[in-house]
Amino acid sequence: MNNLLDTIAKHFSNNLPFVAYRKPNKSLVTAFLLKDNSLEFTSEFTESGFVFAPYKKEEKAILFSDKKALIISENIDTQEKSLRDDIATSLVDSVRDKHINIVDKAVETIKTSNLQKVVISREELVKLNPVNILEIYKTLLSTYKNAFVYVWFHPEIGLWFGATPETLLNLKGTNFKTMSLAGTQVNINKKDIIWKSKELEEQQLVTNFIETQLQPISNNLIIDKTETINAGSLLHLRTKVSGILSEKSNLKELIRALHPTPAVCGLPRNLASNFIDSNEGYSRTFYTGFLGELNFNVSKTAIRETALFVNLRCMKIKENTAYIYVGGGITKDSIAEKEWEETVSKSKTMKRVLN
Ligand SMILES: C=C(O[C@H]1C=CC=C(C(=O)O)[C@@H]1O)C(=O)O
Repeated sequence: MNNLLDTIAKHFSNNLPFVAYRKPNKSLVTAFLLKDNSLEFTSEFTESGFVFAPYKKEEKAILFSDKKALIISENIDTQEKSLRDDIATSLVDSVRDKHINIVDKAVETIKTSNLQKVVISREELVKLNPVNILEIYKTLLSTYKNAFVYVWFHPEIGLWFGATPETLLNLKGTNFKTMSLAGTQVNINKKDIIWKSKELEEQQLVTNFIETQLQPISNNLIIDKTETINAGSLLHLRTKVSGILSEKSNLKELIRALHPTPAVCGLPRNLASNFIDSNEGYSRTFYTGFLGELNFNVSKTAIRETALFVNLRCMKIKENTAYIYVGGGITKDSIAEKEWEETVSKSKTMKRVLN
């Protein structure tokens, strides 16, 4: 029996806000439990607690203040679960056609305008048997060991789960780390992984953007070598980036410089964002936003830490329906059918843990 998991289940049945999360490759699960339903927001990112921020910076970021929450932590060692791959993907043709049409339109726009890359996403609905949030969260913990795995709830906002492979930002004192993550292929356990130029270029665009954005507000910027990483049954290209925040700069500027990266929006940012707004046809809300510890005193030492993750491979659950969010980066070389299949593969990250 896990006290922490039982406590969050009880909190959920009492309809009270909470979050439980585990950082990549760790066993410590931390939960913030709120005593009432009042909603608090942050716009300056100077408070401390847990932040849940939407994709659009004009929409409000929700703060679970550490002053108002009961915070508990527990090591939860889960047996690694092997991934089910026999997931039914019976989607109606109209869902596929709609996605393919938007991707085709994006490729056309890229070829005939200054737009270089745009991330096109969709919302997929899955009907569920009555949900047991503990079972879903436990399965996520044991299935995605190297992801940031969370369950977040507020009665006025909803219930969200995710297992994201992407760090937005880690800031300790003035030292920060971030990453450029893009390019996807299904992991078929091949020894020699070959990336096509489409994926390599797509990811390079993200790295270049991050470098350009961070240069004016940081010192000692270090861009590591690009590597392949595992995210469930998918592989991605990742380049780690680190640096020191310059004296004149602050966390808000760092967040605004990075979010939304071309891994979730596109390039140039304003053109990509306009294309998304006019064409996706649904509201992303918290998908491709970010979440995590904000100026949080993790180890009860003097140093506060910010550890934010991009809200990918996630879903919202409402009245026995899961709303799964998936997207992919489109460049001039994208093939719509392949981009569709990529979103189908990404949707399995969440479908796999549902009953
Ligand atoms: C937008 C998503 O993934 C991003 C992160 C990694 C790889 C991506 C890609 O290959 O397109 C996306 O940029 C998503 O999973 O919904």
